[in-house]
Amino acid sequence: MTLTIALAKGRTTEQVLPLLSAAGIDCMPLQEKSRRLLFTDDPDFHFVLVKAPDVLTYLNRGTVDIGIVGSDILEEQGHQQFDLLDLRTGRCRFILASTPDFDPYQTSRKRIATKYPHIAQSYFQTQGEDVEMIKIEGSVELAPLTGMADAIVDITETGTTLRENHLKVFATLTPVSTHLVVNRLALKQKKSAIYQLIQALKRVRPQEV
Ligand SMILES: Nc1ncnc2c1ncn2[C@@H]1O[C@H](COP(=O)(O)OP(=O)(O)OP(=O)(O)O)[C@@H](O)[C@H]1O
Ligand SMILES: O=P(O)(O)OC[C@H]1O[C@H](OP(=O)(O)OP(=O)(O)O)[C@H](O)[C@@H]1O
Repeated sequence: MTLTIALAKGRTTEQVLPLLSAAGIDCMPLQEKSRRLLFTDDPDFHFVLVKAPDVLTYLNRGTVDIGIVGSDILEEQGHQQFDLLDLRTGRCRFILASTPDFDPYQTSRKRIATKYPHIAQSYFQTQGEDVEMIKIEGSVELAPLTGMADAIVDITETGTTLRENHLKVFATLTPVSTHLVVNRLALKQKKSAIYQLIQALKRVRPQEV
């Protein structure tokens, strides 16, 4: 029985391939530097490489059985599938950051720039605050530096980008890591193959922190 897996391209895939290899899956073709997107060499595991926000689209449509993607994306997009395993890679966290002169208690409505408007909105809702959301696609740190926004909600890992742009963390929101999500129907039809894969990955994923 073949399991078809969508992997989020970029950092997520880079960090997950060693885990899949350690779990006994032949990832050699995926490790080669190329522009290939579909890998069907192994009869047991087929892979597709997609942009992170597209992983759930493939999963929701049943085109793939399993998606491997950051919890940031899962939280932002919301979904009805089974989030079955925290792979404990791709660890980072959401933060609220801005220039050091930012006043978290400013009386005017805050302008918040982010790649994650739903996550940012729900954070400010829990704070009982109505903010203006500015959705941007990247280089988020630039928004408060240029005066376009009062603050940002973004991901940080090493803190380098914040430091090099002289931004300060004002609040730490939720932690992020890579998760394995399973299509509901696939879980019924391919239960034993999916649980075997999960067990193998559980044995090789990093320790809990
Ligand atoms: N330091 C980090 N910054 C951003 N994402 C990280 C970081 N560390 C791990 N991640 C995870 O990696 C994913 C993003 O990977 P990556 O930056 O390669 O993709 P991307 O943002 O789509 O890149 P690009 O837009 O440059 O193609 C996130 O969804 C998150 O789960
Ligand atoms: O704390 P650090 O280790 O410095 O990582 C954080 C940076 O990484 C991500 O950006 P990404 O590299 O995805 O680039 P982007 O600006 O194009 O989104 C994130 O949006 C931060 O800018």
